[in-house]
Amino acid sequence: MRLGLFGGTFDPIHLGHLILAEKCREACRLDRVWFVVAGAPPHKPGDRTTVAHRLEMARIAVAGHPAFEVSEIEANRPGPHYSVETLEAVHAERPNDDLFFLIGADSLADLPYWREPARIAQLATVVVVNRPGIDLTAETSLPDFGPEAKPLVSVTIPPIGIASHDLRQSRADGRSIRYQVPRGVEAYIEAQGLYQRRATPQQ
Ligand SMILES: Nc1ncnc2c1ncn2[C@@H]1O[C@H](COP(=O)(O)OP(=O)(O)OP(=O)(O)O)[C@@H](O)[C@H]1O
Ligand SMILES: O=C(O)c1ccc[n+]([C@@H]2O[C@H](COP(=O)([O-])O)[C@@H](O)[C@H]2O)c1
Repeated sequence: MRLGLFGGTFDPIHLGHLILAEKCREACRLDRVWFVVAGAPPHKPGDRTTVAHRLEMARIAVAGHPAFEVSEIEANRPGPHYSVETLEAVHAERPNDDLFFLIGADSLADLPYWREPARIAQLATVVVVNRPGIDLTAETSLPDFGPEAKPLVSVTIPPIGIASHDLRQSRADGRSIRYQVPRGVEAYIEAQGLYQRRATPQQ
């Protein structure tokens, strides 16, 4: 099958992620898209919302989509998690599947500095999606991973100016995040009290 892997910290998952995945599913005729929730992203150390919360929000967000599912492949392994290792593991388990690795334009800019980027581009077709503020038209912004690499695919979506860090900041400031995350995710965030500013301890 044609299997899309979409990795992210998803802290929290938002409509930008969902629109990216849906547009890639359609453009690349993917049978399934796995939302691979990063347990311990190599580049984002420090305090994170627990992986249990991030998995649950992702599950709420994809519920009801027949082709979307949440993968615990990284969440359940001790980190840090490198995408090349995740792709190697999926390839070893499903050697006949055609793998697609979905990323936003900001991640593509970082990809050359990831662990074994050329191997990533051999194991999967890298599918890059535009993101506001990142210029993909410059020749230099498209990395070349050598002759063994599968050609990069570019998918254009309506630019979505939503980012998880803005949502976390909005919550901390007491501002609304409605319509930027699915309603069920918003309700979960409220019920669990996520991203609220901690009361500063009295001196
Ligand atoms: N609005 C968006 N448009 C296009 N791609 C996006 C968008 N938001 C996230 N992505 C892509 O989704 C993947 C996972 O993103 P991630 O979970 O880090 O969300 P984020 O919004 O970038 O988070 P943060 O603001 O905390 O860095 C990355 O490849 C990223 O480029
Ligand atoms: O493998 C790496 O070296 C690597 C370095 C940075 C990011 N990644 C992956 O890229 C995906 C998107 O990361 P992020 O921070 O935008 O959520 C997520 O699956 C990360 O695990 C992977």
